Amino acid sequence: MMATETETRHVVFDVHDVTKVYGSGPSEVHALRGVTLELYAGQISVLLGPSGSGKSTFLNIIGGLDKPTSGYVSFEDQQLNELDEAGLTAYRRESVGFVFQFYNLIPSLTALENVALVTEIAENPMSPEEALGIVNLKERMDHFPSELSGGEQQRVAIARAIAKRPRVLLCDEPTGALDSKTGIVVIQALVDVNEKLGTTTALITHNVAIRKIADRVIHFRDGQVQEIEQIGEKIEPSELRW
Ligand SMILES: Nc1ncnc2c1ncn2[C@@H]1O[C@H](COP(=O)(O)OP(=O)(O)OP(=O)(O)O)[C@@H](O)[C@H]1O
Repeated sequence: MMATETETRHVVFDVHDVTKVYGSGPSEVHALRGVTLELYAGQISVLLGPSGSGKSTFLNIIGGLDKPTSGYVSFEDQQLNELDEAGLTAYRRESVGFVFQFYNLIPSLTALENVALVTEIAENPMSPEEALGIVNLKERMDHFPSELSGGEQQRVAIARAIAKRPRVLLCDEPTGALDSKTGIVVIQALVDVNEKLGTTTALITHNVAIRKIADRVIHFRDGQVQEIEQIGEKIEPSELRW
């Protein structure tokens, strides 16, 4: 069945009239200028827009890494605005997986050990082997980051992000440092995670081709949502070309 905007969906994030101002006086930057948006359970949303349009600021706010200047964000039935630093830390630790452009793996630990660092402190984690299996890297789990390609390292980072079974996965330019062939393998890993675990996923990219794997595309411009595009027929990552 094709998803439509009017269909009743479980709202994971309810973002209402969010603004973000960095700095003050003449150096003031209005990074977000009234963003109102819902993100739905189990969907992949791709965030597109020119550099400086507010995508990372938006992702950081819904991920509890930053706070809005005004407006509110709720995650499920929790108001993120009402959380203090300890509450936000608990929210990030329990509910959010982050994937960034750079992988931030610990060089002296194997792929398995990098993932295990997270599973050791999470409440209901999967095993590191299972997490690496979902991103199709089980056979390389005893390798060190320096022995892995960029795409493989990014897949370890994805395994690390999902091993605690987060409700949401937030990805800021996960393929930004990769060539197209490797980037497609990483996108495949994110789609596999979404299909196998139902993780609600938001993905920032500069690559318009990638939008075709999404359920919805959120177009940012000048700190606002310019357009929300519903993708009727998603394509497989293997069909992507750029
Ligand atoms: N910590 C900060 N202090 C001051 N200004 C900031 C800060 N973070 C972001 N900005 C500014 O806010 C605006 C929005 O930035 P943001 O990183 O959200 O955009 P973006 O769409 O993610 O851009 P890009 O695609 O280049 O990553 C930019 O003008 C940026 O310079």
